[in-house]
Amino acid sequence: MIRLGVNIDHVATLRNARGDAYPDPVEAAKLALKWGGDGITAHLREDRRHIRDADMPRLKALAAPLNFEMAATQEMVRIACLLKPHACCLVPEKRTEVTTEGGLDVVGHREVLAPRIARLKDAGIRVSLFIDPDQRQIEASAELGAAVVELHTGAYAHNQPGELERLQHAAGIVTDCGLELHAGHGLTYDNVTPVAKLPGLAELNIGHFLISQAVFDGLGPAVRKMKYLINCP
Ligand SMILES: CC(=O)[C@@H](O)[C@H](O)COP(=O)(O)O
Ligand SMILES: NCC(=O)COP(=O)(O)O
Repeated sequence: MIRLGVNIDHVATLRNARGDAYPDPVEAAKLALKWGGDGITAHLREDRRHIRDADMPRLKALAAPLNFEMAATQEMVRIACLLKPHACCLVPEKRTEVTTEGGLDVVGHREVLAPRIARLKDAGIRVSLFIDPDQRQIEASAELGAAVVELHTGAYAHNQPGELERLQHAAGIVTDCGLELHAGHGLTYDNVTPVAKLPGLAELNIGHFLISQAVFDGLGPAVRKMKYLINCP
C-alpha cells in the first residue's frame, strides 16, 4: 500500500494570516491521521512563514511518523537533531519563492550536504532528499547516504510536456540505486493517479490541495478520498 503523508503547512498559513491560535495544524494532523493519513509532513521554513518552531514538538508527540521538511542549514540540522523526527527531507529554499520551486541540487552542493546528512543520520534520523527526476541527482543522493528520495512533481503538476515520462524513468533509477521512492508537490485528485503508479513508489506527500479541498469537503473526507485514489488498482 502506498503511504500518504499529509502536509499540514497551509493550515498554519491560515492561522498566521490573522495572528490567532487557530486553525491549529496539530489538530489538523490528528484529523488527517484519523482519516487514513499514514504520517505528517511539516516544512519549518527559515522565514517561519507557516509552521513555527513550537509546532514541531507537538507534531512529534502525535506518535505518528513525522517527516520534517527543512533547508539543509546548520540551524535546521540543530533543530532536527534535538527533535529527532522519524525523517528529515532536505529541500531547497529561497526566501522570495511562493513555494518550493525545484529540487535540491545535490550534485552541486555535495560538500555542504555530506556532513549535514551524516549528522542527521548519527542522530538516528532517516534522511530524504527532495530532488528533480534527474539521474545525476539520484545517484549523488545515494552516494551521500540518503535512505529516500522524494521526486519533485511540481513540473508534472504544471503539465510540462515529458514530465510524467521523466518521473517514470527516474523511478527506475531510484529503486536501482537501492533508495526508497517518494514523490510530491502540486498533486491533486485529478493528477495523482499516474504518479501513484510509478514503479516502486512507497509514499506520496500531499498538502496544499488537501487543505484547500478541506474548505469544501472537510479535511477528513479529503484525506480519505486521496488515500483511496492513490491505492486504486
Ligand atoms: C517541499 C514542499 O514541496 C512542501 O514543503 C510544500 O511545498 C509546502 O510548503 P511550501 O508551499 O511553503 O513550499
Ligand atoms: N514535499 C511535498 C509536500 O509535502 C506537499 O506539497 P504540496 O502538496 O503542498 O504542493
